Amino acid sequence: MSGRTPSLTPPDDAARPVRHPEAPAPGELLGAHYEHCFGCGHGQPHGLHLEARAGDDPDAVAITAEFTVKPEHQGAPGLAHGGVLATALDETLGSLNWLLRVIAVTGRLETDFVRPVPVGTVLHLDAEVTAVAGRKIYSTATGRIGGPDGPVAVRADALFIEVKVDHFIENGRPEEIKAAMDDPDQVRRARAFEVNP
Ligand SMILES: CCCCCCCCCCCC(=O)SCCNC(=O)CCNC(=O)[C@H](O)C(C)(C)COP(=O)(O)OP(=O)(O)OC[C@H]1O[C@@H](n2cnc3c(N)ncnc32)[C@H](O)[C@@H]1OP(=O)(O)O
Repeated sequence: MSGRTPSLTPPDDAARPVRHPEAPAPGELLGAHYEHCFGCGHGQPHGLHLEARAGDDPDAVAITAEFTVKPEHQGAPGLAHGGVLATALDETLGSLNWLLRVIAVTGRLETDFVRPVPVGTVLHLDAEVTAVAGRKIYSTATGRIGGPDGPVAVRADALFIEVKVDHFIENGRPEEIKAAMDDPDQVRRARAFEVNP
């Protein structure tokens, strides 16, 4: 068990997170935010193919997700690579933005690796936004093995920072940006988030 860095503690005047009125309904499966995302995209053969759902409690900004550890995700023989597990946590935490309907990127991710996770395991993830302060979104996640109520194998606290679509347009490699901008579905998804007041 480790202590958290101060930047992961919300300020006293932070706001309680609120689900956006047009957020996916409780239990609804969220689609991939980008086909080629290593975490959730269907176009990445070795990706995590993580599947996230809006949490059941309508009063919480929460997500559940599942990730099955494949042989291509190994670090040590027969065990998931720690960086892959951190990716699963990051992706699940990033999915919370669907419920807030903001675009945000990971600024900080602090991870505890509590138990080894064998290949073939389904990692059951839960993530929740704990507070919002301006552009800063504070969140926490756990990953359990052996079932949704099994022992915690990994956990993380994170700080996401809200950004505009321009963050990606200005920083992404031009060919992928162009391909994304040429895809009407991708543009529609991005714009829907950007108009969030
Ligand atoms: C179309 C749909 C697509 C949707 C796409 C969604 C993709 C999700 C994918 C999963 C998630 C990821 O992996 S995202 C990929 C990994 N992350 C990244 O690539 C981010 C790289 N970093 C950056 O681009 C930048 O550092 C930002 C955007 C995070 C922050 O830069 P900035 O916008 O200039 O903001 P800045 O003024 O520095 O900081 C704002 C406030 O946040 C605090 N802050 C900033 N960074 C940190 C930090 N690391 N640790 C603590 N605190 C921090 C500052 O102290 C400040 O607090 P105060 O002074 O206001 O109090």
